[in-house]
Amino acid sequence: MGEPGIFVSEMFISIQGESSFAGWPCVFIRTAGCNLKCTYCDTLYARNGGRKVTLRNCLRFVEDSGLKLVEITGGEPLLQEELPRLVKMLIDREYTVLIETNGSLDISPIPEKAIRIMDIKCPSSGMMHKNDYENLKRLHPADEVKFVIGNFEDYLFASQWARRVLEESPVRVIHFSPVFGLLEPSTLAEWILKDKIPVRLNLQLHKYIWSPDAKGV
Ligand SMILES: C[S@@+](CC[C@H](N)C(=O)[O-])C[C@H]1O[C@@H](n2cnc3c(N)ncnc32)[C@H](O)[C@@H]1O
Ligand SMILES: Nc1nc2[nH]cc(C(=O)O)c2c(=O)[nH]1
Ligand code: SF4
Ligand SMILES: [Mg+2]
Repeated sequence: MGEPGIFVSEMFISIQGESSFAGWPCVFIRTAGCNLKCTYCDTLYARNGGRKVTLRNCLRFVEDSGLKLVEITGGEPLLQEELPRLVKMLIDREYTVLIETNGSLDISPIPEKAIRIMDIKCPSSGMMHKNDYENLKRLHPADEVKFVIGNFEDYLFASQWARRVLEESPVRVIHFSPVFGLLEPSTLAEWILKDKIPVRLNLQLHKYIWSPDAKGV
């Protein structure tokens, strides 16, 4: 028992590399543990290990950063029982809180004012069967949906689902992101432009600023 906490792989400050918030200085909390194993995952190290950090110490790290933008990612943040409590603590202190989640778990426990950045997993991830499409009804207008695309089959899947997201959820921002090092951004750009599909091409900015394998950025 003891003080409430979450399992953390790393905490760091960086330039936000993804989503509509790309480019902003951001403080990151990366939780440890994941219920999926995507073929392309660039953060497999966060699936194992981790240390328990009290909510109080998470908050202290965020406060000491001097930044107002916080991202909680993983691993899979929704596996942490105390996540909603941590998010509420941050929201109550007027932080902008982004939660990156894999789309396989019920997102409703996340406090309303947080911004969910939810993946819908495509075929080449090997994890498509884990998508919980009920989450489409649980999204809020400020949330964002992301498809990580490794090949043309993924693109066709993502473009069909992007239309359904726009029809069945209040979300208006949809990202298409190429699997880094596998699908050329220019190829994905061509497909998007040919179909004139209303999505944003999302490149992982931090992998262009620093080494693509660097941890803690
Ligand atoms: C590491 S995951 C952590 C959060 C959560 N588990 C999820 O999958 O959304 C953060 C984001 O990075 C994306 N990602 C992981 N590996 C990637 C890669 N090699 N290229 C592009 N995006 C990647 C994931 O799809 C997800 O959108
Ligand atoms: N700079 C930076 N931006 C990010 N945005 C989402 C990330 C993630 O791993 O979820 C990430 C990350 O790992 N680094
Ligand atoms: S769900 Fe996220 S953290 Fe887990 S394996 Fe997939 S990309 Fe990696
Ligand atoms: Mg990352």
